[in-house]
Order: sequence, then structure tokens, then C-alpha cells
Amino acid sequence: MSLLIAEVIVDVSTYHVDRPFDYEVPTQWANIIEMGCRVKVPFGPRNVLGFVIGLKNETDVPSNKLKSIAQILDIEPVLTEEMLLMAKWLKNETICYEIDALQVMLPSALRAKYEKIITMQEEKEALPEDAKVIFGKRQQANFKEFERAGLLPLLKQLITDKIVRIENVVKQQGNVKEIRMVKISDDQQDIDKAMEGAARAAKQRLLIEWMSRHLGEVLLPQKIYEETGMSPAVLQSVIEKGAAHFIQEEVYRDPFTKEVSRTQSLQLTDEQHVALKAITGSMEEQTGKTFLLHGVTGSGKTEIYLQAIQKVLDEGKEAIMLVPEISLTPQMTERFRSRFGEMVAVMHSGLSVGEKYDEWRKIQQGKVSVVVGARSAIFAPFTNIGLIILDEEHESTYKQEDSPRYHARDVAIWRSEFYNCPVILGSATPALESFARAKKGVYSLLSLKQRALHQPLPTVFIADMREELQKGNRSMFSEQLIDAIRIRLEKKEQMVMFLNRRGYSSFVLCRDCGTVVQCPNCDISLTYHRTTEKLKCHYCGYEERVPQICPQCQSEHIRYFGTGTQKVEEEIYKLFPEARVFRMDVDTTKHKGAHEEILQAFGEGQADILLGTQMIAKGLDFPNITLVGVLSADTSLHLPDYRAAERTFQLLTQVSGRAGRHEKLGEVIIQSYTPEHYAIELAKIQDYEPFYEREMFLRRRSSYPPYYYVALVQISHEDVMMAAEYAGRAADWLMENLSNKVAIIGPTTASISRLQNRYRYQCLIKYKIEPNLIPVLQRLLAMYRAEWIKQGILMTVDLDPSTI
Ligand SMILES: Nc1ncnc2c1ncn2[C@@H]1O[C@H](COP(=O)(O)OP(=O)(O)OP(=O)(O)O)[C@@H](O)[C@H]1O
Ligand SMILES: [Zn+2]
Ligand SMILES: [Zn+2]
Repeated sequence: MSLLIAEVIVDVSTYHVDRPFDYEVPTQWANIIEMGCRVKVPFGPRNVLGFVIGLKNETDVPSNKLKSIAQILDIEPVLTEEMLLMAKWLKNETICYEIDALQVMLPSALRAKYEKIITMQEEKEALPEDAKVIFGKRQQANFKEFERAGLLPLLKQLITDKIVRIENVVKQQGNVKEIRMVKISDDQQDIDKAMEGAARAAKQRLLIEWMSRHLGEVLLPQKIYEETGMSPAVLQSVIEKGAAHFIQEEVYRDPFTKEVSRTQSLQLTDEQHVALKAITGSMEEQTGKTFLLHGVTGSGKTEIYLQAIQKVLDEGKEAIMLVPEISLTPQMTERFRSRFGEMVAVMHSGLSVGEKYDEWRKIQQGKVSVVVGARSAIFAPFTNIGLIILDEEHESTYKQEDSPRYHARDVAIWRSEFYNCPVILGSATPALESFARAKKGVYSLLSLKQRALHQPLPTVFIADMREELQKGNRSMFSEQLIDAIRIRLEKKEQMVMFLNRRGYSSFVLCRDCGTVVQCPNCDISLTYHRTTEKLKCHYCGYEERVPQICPQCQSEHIRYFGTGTQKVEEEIYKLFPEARVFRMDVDTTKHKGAHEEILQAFGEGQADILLGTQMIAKGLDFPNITLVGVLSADTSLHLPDYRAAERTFQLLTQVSGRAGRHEKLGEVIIQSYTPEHYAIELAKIQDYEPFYEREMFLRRRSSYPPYYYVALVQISHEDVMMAAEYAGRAADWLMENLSNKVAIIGPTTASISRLQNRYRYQCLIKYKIEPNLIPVLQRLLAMYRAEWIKQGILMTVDLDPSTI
């Protein structure tokens, strides 16, 4: 038999190993191994996880150096050939390690986990007492057990003395959940034989007789007890006589918490019809076309998605439906499940590792044809995709902020070209880049200018909070908003109160010296949490008790600016003691399924006011909501981010869109300290295009996307001088190696200049066309990985940074 060699990408993220390594496949596995399987291979002193990305019959590695695969982890590949290709593309597109690109496509249950295992090398007698206790009767123990007992120094000594050995063992997570079932024999002879054997046992004979009428069936033992009235002991005896046997069946953990009723396709409006026809037409042509579906809030984009997916299913193909963060949009999942029932898998961060793995396997095994999920669902292991949809395509959650720094939109388009199927990008407020591409004809623009039932868009008023202050109103509510709430309470209509948390945090301030309590590790103020009376850093997790005196001047005049949702809730109760308020924020939605519960109860009319942050801005569709109040429109306007105005406009438009979606008219009141800002003025008229024109003009003037591309290089170090120095080196190096048509801004300090005790600097690269960019950045990274990293520098490169 000829030599079989596997090309393996190993799970070791350093520059020197970012290439496939050759390993010999032992003959007993030659027929089993396939591309896309996970394997365990020796690498240096230990075994590591790896992915087989190629198989061949020869190698340049001399035979005395060639190592063998230690273990095969999958009989069936976990990565398809498409995914292996996609990983190569991602590696180049986002400049990441191939291993990172491969790992991101798998549920975390299948990613590498190592366990340190301690094995006895000598007789037990050689061990000191403390260690004996840990091993007990076993030959092996876990490193963690020593760690917990505070015995690491002892362990170290034992290793040095070669009394024990330490090993890294790849732990294969992702246990399949199984359940015990009874399989009745499908052979009448087995039944006859069992019957003979049970000659004198009447009950057993009855059960065997019953089984002879259910040949070949697989049943839960409970079911058999119920149907026949027999006890487990009788069943056991019958099984011993060969009439049936126990089998283990895989079961899927069910992430759905409640039943849904089925819905049928709606009669489309003319606008919806035109859009759907364009999409299905392109399915028939089998072109990988990208559509931008720009439809005002409530225009019925979701119904178009549903009917387009129906068509995909009719053709025996599969569909991926992405939503920004699914745990925030339970209504969306419900709409998909009520149309497609068991055909739908869900994937989002609210699921447990086991549930995610189960959903992933349903997709991989072809048990479902639709996945509704957050960003990572774009890697769903379907093999016959007919449509990919990104709802709310402008949302920043579609961009991953760690390596691989991919945007789900780009992956969607890549996969659509692979399968020759359309992509739909849907939004009421498309990202500027997307709309610009649609205008240039790169995407096909589909517009829905009317709401589905021809309801008018809500009327928007701006309340000028500066005037309120002059009038002596110091509350968080303008008079206008207070009046509007009162009317709704009288009419028993529902309201949404939205607190814009972006760029806003509650903090603790000393009224004597003005000190704001800061995180000791990060250059950012600590956030005040009223429920626990603690101050927390949202970046590094540091927390401390709320101080009673100022840490700077010892004054007792400390003031808590807890103007978060809790404070708003208190104010509402002060103004309207009779109001029933549901608060939806990080504190009230900690437990699983909390979003669904709150929204369901609100939908049933159990509260008058739904109060919340970003998580209530999108997707809500309740007929009784007639008022939306935005308490603080400005907080997201003044962030150091070129997209601040765009994000504010999008948020205001989205949240306004929650009002008056059905028969009742909607009204929106936006409170602002800068009502003359164009993002707020244009959100008032709720027209996307004027905003687009205005913002494009400003972007062009200051050379920002979509006119220019930007890439961000960030450098950090614990020592500020080191960080500054290497940032300077990076900037110089880029200057020398890139063309003079590129603008390099920096090094400057990052907007959060210190994070987790590391000082952060950055260089921004602005360019239009720069064919050399990727190779140059790759060389810079190579330099960093080979040398700079040893100095404690951390460097990241992001080709599509979402904040700058
Ligand atoms: N053709 C139709 N006939 C009747 N009702 C429709 C039709 N299309 C959509 N609707 C209803 O109109 C409402 C708004 O539709 P949908 O939620 O799909 O809008 P959307 O465009 O996704 O809005 P948003 O961007 O604000 O989330 C829903 O209650 C939906 O059931
Ligand atoms: Zn002070
Ligand atoms: Zn911190």
C-alpha cells in the first residue's frame, strides 16, 4: 500500500506554524480519514488538535522526521471542502491564522480544549501523603486538583524528580446526549424463540405477544410500560430472551421554550411582490446576486424573507437567516418557527454549549433546512444553500472584533458566489457603505417605501431639553413627554421608553473636587450598579464597593449618577404611581429566556410601559404601542467615532419605527440637548435618503468610508514608552512600504488609551486603491510575530474596524 500523507493545520497560533504540516496516516485509518476531519498529532513535546486540509501520497519530509497521526477524532469530517476553501479566503481577507479561520466555523463544543493530566510514574509508596490523597485509587489525576489543593510547588518537585509525569491531553468536548430506547426485534423467529423460553411466565408471554404486533419498532421503555401495563422487570426478562434489545438513540436538546402556532403566507402588497419577484427571479437564474432591501420600518421585510425561504425549501435547498443578536429578537425566531416549524434551527449566544452543538448537528446531518441565528450562523454547515439573508444589515454586531475579524456580510457574499444563490441585505437604515454600493449598481436595490398596511409612519416631535431646563424642569422627562404618557395611560395604550446607553454610563462623582472614580486598570470611569451597590469596569471586570468618601479629597459629598434604566423607572413611578413598567436591561434579562418572558407578558398587556436600552430598539411588533419616547438622543452623537451620526440616526429611526405599526397611529418624542444636529433633525422626518446625502458629503470632505477604506493597526504594551515606541516603528514602516497615495494617521493614542493595564496606540491607514496593502500588512505582522511579541508588544490589524 502506498504512503498516505495528511496535510494538517495545527492548533498552535504563532507565526512560525501558520502553514500545513505533513503527517503519515497509519494504515488502519487510511480508509477512514478525510479532508475536514479533526486529528490529534504530535507537535513538539505534546499532542495538539489539528485539521486535515489535504491528503496526498508523497512528502518532502524525510522519512526519519515524518511523524504519524496519533488519533482520529472524527469518522465523518466536521468541515466541508467549501469550508476549507473559505478558511483560506478568510485568512487572506482578514489577515488571520488559518487555524483561527477553521475554528470559527465550528461550534465551541468541537474546538480544542486541553486538560493537564498527571500520571504516576513510580509505585504509590513513593508519593508523599498529600499527593496520595489526591490520586486516591487512581493512577491519574487532574492538574486542577493539585491547583485547588494549593499543591503546585509539590507537584513541580514531583515532576522534577520524575515521580509523576504531566501531559496535555486534548479533551474532546461536545458530548452527544443519548437516551435509552427499546428496539423490538424485526424477526419473527426471535419472537418465537423468546416465546418458547418464557413457557411458564404468563406476563412475559403477554408482552412478547404484544411485541409480535410491533415488530421492528423503537420505543421509549416508559411507552411500553404504559401501553402494556408491564413492569420494568418483565421487560428486562423479555429482552434477555432476545425479543427486543436496548439501543442508545441520539437526542437533541431543545432550545425552544414554548410552542408556536402555525402561520400561512400573507397576500403580498404590490411593493413586496415586486421585491420578491426580483429575488426569486435571481434564484432561477442561479446568479450570486446581492440585493439591498431598503424598506421603511413596518414595511413587511420579514414577510418577504419568509416567502423567499419558502421557495428555497420547495426546491429542496437551504437558507441562512441572520439577525443581529437573536436573544434580543425572540419575536423573529417565533415568526420563523411558526412558518417552518421543525425545519428551523437556531444559533445564538443565549444557548448553552450543548444546545449549540445540537443545533449545529441538526444542520450538519440535514435534519433542518433553515437556520435563524446571530453572526456565527453564517458558517452553518449546509451544503446546498439557496439563499442567505442579513436582517438589519447595518448592525455592528455582524462584525467580529477578535480574530478572525470578519464581517458576516462579506462571508455571506462569498458563500453566495460559491452556491450561485442570492443574498438579501435588509434594513430600514442601511449602512452607508451598502447604500452607496446599491447606488453604484454593485448591489441591486429593492425599495419598500410604504408600511405593509399603508399605515402612516409615526409623527416625530423633538423636545428641546435646554428649554426645559430654562423653564425650571430638572427632571429627565420633558413636559411634552409627560403629557403624552398621561394620555396613553388614560387610553390604555402601550408605550416604549428608550434610554440610549451608547456612550453613556452611570458613574460616581465627588461634588467637591469633581473626581470621577476610575478603573485602576483601564483609562475609563467605573460604572455604578445600584442593585449591588458596586462600581464595575465594563472592559476588564474590575469591581469595588461604592465609596462613602471621595478617594481623592476625602469629602463625603459623593453623588451617584445612576441615570440608568433603574433611575428612569423610579422617576416614572414618582410621576405616575399607577403605571405598570417592565424594565428590560442587562440586569433584568440575566436568566435564560428572560427576553421572551418580558416581551410575551408585554404583548399580553401586562404592562403599560416597556423601558429599556438598545435591546428594545429593534424587531418589536406590537399593535398596541402608540408612543415611543427617546429619553436621551444625544449620548451616542459625541463619541469619537466617524460613524457616530450614522449610528444615532439609525437608532432613532429604528426605535421610532416601533410605534403605530398596526391600526392605531403612532407618536414619537425624542428628547435632545442638540436638536439642531442633522442626525436628529433628519431622524425627525424619517427619510433615509436626505440623511444619506448629507452624511456622504461629510464623509467625502473628511476622506472617510465609503469614499476611502480604512485599516487600523493597534499596538499595546504595559509600559507606555514601549507602546509609543513600537507604534512609531509601525507607522514609519508603513510609511516606507506603502505608496504615497495612502494617508497614515498616527501613531495616536486609542480612544480608550489604557485597557487592562495596557497602554494603547494606533495608526489609521486611509486608502482608495492600494494593491500592496495586504502583503505589506502581512509582512508587518510577520515582523511582530517573530520579534516584537517577545518584547511584550501586542499588535492587531483590522481591515474593517467598526470603531476608530
Ligand atoms: N402583505 C402583508 N399583509 C398584511 N400584513 C403584513 C403584510 N406584510 C407584513 N405585514 C405585517 O406588517 C407588520 C410589519 O411587518 P414586518 O415586521 O415584517 O416589517 P419590517 O419591515 O421587518 O419592519 P422593521 O424593520 O421595523 O422590523 C407585521 O405585523 C406583519 O405581520
Ligand atoms: Zn473629592
Ligand atoms: Zn477596567
